[in-house]
Amino acid sequence: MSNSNIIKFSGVNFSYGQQKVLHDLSFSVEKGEFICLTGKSGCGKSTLLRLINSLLHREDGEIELLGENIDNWEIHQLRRKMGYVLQEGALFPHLTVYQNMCYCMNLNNYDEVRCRQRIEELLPLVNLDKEILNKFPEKLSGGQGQRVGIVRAIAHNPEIVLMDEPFSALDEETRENLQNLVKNIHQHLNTTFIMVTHNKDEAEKLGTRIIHMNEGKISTVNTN
Ligand SMILES: Nc1ncnc2c1ncn2[C@@H]1O[C@H](COP(=O)(O)OP(=O)(O)OP(=O)(O)O)[C@@H](O)[C@H]1O
Repeated sequence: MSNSNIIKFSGVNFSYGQQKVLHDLSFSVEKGEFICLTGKSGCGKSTLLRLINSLLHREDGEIELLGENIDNWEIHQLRRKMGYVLQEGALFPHLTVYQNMCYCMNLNNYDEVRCRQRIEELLPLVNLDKEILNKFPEKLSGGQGQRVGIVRAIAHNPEIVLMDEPFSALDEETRENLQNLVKNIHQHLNTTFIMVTHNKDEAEKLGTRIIHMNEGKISTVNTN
C-alpha cells in the first residue's frame, strides 16, 4: 500500500440479506483527494460510505483505513477521525446548535475553551452569526441546518469527511454557497472528502476525482 492511501478497498462484497449490493469492490483514495461518488439510485453509494464509517461490516474482502486494517481499529477511535454529513443535516434535535457543533470535538476530548475558539473560527467560514448558537435545530432553515452539520463534521479536524448528498434539499443559491464553502475548506485543510452526489456539475466543480458506480461496482473513474 502506498503510504498516502487513506482508504483502500480490496475485493469487498456486501449484501443486505439475500440482496447483493457491492460486488468485488476495489479502489483506493489518497490523502487530500476530494472524491465525488456518483451513480444511479440504489447502486450502493450510501452503503459504501457506511462501510467506511463502520456502520456496516463487509461480507469479505479487505478494507484499510488510515493505513490500518479496519478490523484492527477500535470503532469509536476510528469514528473520531471522521466527519459525516448527511442529507438534511441530521442534527441532534435535543441539542442546541452550539452543542451540536461541539459534539465531535467533545468525543475528541476538546475542552470548553478550545471548542469555543474553534467554533468562533468556523462560524464566519459558514456565514453564520453567533446568535444562532443557542437555537435548537427545529428553528433553523434547511441551509442553516446544513451549515451546522458541516461545522459539526469538520470542527475536530477529521482525517476523512464523508458526505451523503449534503446539498440536495437546498435551493440553488444556498447550494452554491455551501459548495464554495466546502471547496474552500478542502483547499485549506487538506482533509480527504468523499461526497455522494447525483449532480454532475457539483461533482465536476468539487471532485479531484469522480468515481461512478453501477450496480455495486465501479464503472468509471475520471480525474478532474
Ligand atoms: N438497510 C437496508 N436494508 C436492506 N436493503 C437496503 C438497506 N439500505 C439500502 N438497501 C438497498 O441496497 C441498495 C443500495 O442502497 P444504497 O442506499 O447504498 O444506494 P445509493 O446508491 O446510495 O442510492 P440513492 O442514490 O438512492 O441514495 C438498494 O437496493 C437499497 O434498496
